[in-house]
Amino acid sequence: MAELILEAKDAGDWIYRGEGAANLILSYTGSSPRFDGKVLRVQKVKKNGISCEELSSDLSVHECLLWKEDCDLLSAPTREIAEHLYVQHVMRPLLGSDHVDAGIRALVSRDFLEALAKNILSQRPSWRVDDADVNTQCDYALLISDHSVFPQALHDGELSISVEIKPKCGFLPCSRYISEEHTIKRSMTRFKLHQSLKLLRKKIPQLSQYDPLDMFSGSKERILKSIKDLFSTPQNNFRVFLNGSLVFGSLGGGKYITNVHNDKAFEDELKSVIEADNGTRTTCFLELVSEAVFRSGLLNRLLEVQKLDVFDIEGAIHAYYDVVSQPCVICKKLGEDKLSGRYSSLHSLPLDGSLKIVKEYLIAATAKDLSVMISFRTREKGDPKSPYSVIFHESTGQSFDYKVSFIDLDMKPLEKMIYYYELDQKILRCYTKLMETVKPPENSARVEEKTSYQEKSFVEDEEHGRRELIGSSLHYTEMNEDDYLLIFQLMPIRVLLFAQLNVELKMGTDTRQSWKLLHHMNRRHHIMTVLREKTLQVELRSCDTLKGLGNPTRFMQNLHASDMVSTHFATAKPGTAEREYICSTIELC
Ligand SMILES: O=P(O)(O)O[C@@H]1[C@@H](OP(=O)(O)O)[C@H](OP(=O)(O)O)[C@H](O)[C@H](OP(=O)(O)O)[C@H]1OP(=O)(O)O
Ligand SMILES: Nc1ncnc2c1ncn2[C@@H]1O[C@H](COP(=O)(O)OP(=O)(O)OP(=O)(O)O)[C@@H](O)[C@H]1O
Repeated sequence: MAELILEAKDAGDWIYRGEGAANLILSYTGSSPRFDGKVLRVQKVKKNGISCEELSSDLSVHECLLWKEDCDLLSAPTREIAEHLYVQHVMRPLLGSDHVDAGIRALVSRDFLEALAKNILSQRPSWRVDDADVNTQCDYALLISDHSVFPQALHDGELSISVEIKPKCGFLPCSRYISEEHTIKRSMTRFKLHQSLKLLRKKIPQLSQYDPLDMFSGSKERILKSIKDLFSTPQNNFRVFLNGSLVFGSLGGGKYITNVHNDKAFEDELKSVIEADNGTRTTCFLELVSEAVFRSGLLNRLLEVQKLDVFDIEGAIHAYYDVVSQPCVICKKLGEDKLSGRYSSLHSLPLDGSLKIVKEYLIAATAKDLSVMISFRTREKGDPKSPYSVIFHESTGQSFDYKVSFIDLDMKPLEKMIYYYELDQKILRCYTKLMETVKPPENSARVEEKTSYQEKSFVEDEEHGRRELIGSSLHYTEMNEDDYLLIFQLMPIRVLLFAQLNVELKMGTDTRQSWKLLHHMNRRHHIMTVLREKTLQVELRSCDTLKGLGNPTRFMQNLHASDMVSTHFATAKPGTAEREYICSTIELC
């Protein structure tokens, strides 16, 4: 095949599809058959600070050491080519050649990239524009199959619907190198832990309900739950495309607030694909997706690759310092003796042992960050010809062809190991600090007992508990708005409600009055707050008792979307409906 070259005159044929932190994706709108059904993946360059790609245009000496057994990588004249070979020769065999398209390189002129950058500027999310530009220094871009459609689908007028799932890390680490103060890592996923830091940094507006452990569980029910959770809080982990156009989720990731996320609009979009009654199509679609995840079994394969990270970053970082032949900064910081301390077994490994740990850590990092695309198209009854797997969807009586592909299999630069370690520390610091802040005071063992993680009611009529909670409230008043927001999102409902009252306190409401209200409401069982397996649930025992609250339906809706209550309130401005709702609650007292 003659080498593909894209020049300035071609730029108008490519339109914005989406982007991640490192690449822009464009769809083809021209008429050349060689680009049909393809997307173009173009590298970006950070505007401020040094992106890892910028560190060097070739593999570093130590990266060459790392990938020496994957010889093809070393022969690559540039980092871009090495990265392409990494997908072909490292990730593809691990994940299955049927599910990975490494793409082909197309030569791109600087004029092409400049024209492209200009054309798509207005469609890119502004925070992505602030963060990075098209890298006009690149010679190549990648032409990859457009996984959101079936080949030829657009020509035949056939519809295809696809979901993109970024499942993140699906296992709990059990490395012995995880420090004691980070034990939480053994019982809560990195994804969940990371949410609090993201919330604090305002990268997300609310906590995700998604738990990767459900997605990777292998259980049909839990997979369905995870898909529903993703649908409720898609962040950058869930998108839906109809014939390649986004119909649910947010483009470009990031702030994740999008007008596309509208349940009614989505239900309407599904009309052309799902033959079911109004109001039931979304459920049918989510069932279809979870069935495909379950049947394909591909997440099991992905999980195995993720589990190449055996030592966790708290272990692998020590191997990293040996690979780059530098004194171990972490041992120094922790006051550990490199040769006789806690990490001596890692530091006494031969170089090949250290290389293996780091290499596998980086492969696992790719596997923890990739996305899965699943595309569906309806299959006509009795059509035996399709080369794709088929799912029969019982509730609609429809059959669907489906295919599953992995995207975004980028090689992670060796230099990123330090960043990984630091980010891990930050995530844990943020989470631990938060938990310490909201922990009831030492002498409140009885309160603690009543609110253990399984299933407990919020408040019972006990003077003791009440006083203790009031005590801790004084502590909360020292916190700023971000801290409140975090508490609202993270804490069991007992603290959640209490924290709301605290914010009222900050705004001038008397603590005792606030407390009395809560106490009064709970004692009379007007509301009952329950924590079930980390899910906040609020039940209203009797609507009659809510008369004083203005609009009971609204009140109930707000409470039922329990995490919304916190978000609304935490961000509520004086004069807004949310604020009024809280105030009317307070007035009841
Ligand atoms: O560290 P994480 O888990 O936040 O993952 C980063 C992703 O953030 P996420 O949490 O998925 O929103 C991040 O995604 P967003 O930019 O947030 O959409 C990138 O995928 C980043 O990879 P790279 O720097 O482009 O190679 C990812 O970095 P890696 O850790 O995969 O290197
Ligand atoms: N082959 C493909 N077919 C269809 N859509 C794609 C394809 N590759 C990427 N996309 C879309 O473009 C988006 C960005 O692509 P990609 O994930 O490769 O970018 P990235 O910068 O490498 O991401 P990250 O932030 O994870 O590093 C994806 O989220 C997906 O919606």
